[in-house]
Amino acid sequence: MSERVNQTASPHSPVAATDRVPVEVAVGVLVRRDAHGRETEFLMTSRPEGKVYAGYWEFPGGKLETGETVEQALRRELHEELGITIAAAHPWKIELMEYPHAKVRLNFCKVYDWQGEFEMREHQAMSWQSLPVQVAPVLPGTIPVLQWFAAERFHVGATHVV
Ligand SMILES: Nc1nc2c([nH]c(=O)n2[C@H]2C[C@H](O)[C@@H](COP(=O)(O)OP(=O)(O)OP(=O)(O)O)O2)c(=O)[nH]1
Repeated sequence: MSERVNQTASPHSPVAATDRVPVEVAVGVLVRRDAHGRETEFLMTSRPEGKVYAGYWEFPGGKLETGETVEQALRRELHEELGITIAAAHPWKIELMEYPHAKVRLNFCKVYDWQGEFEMREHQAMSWQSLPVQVAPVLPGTIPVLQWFAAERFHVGATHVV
């Protein structure tokens, strides 16, 4: 796995932003596959009202609680937020993001199997997407994911609408 660092541009960024300790976040990239095992669509959800970047589209997940592994946090978050129970979480990529509100380490895992019906328990929206992503705006921290998908699929052109 690789780890990259991104900074969102903001006139309000603290001077010592890069010295902040990152918050660990578990993120689930739920993927549908076709009959040949090719990855087709991925699930995106909108951030609920009351959260920073409300209304922006992202991959579901959330912060690790004390003592949790990424997989445990992901299983808890996806059950809390979407009402589903995931099977294995496959570690995929790690991304460090500097936002004005926080520095986060995003631990992206692909998930292929889950049980249960989707329930938007935080009144968020969900949408199965492929490239180029049609929902907007997307959270800055999700753009690298779309680029990784593009590389995997040899997708040329825009990864999302602006
Ligand atoms: N869930 C998720 N968070 C992301 C993505 N990309 C990205 O930069 N982030 C950032 C946004 C937030 O700063 C942080 C996740 O925090 P959160 O507020 O969603 O976590 P949480 O559900 O545990 O929220 P809370 O309990 O603190 O309200 O990671 C992504 O694709 N999914």
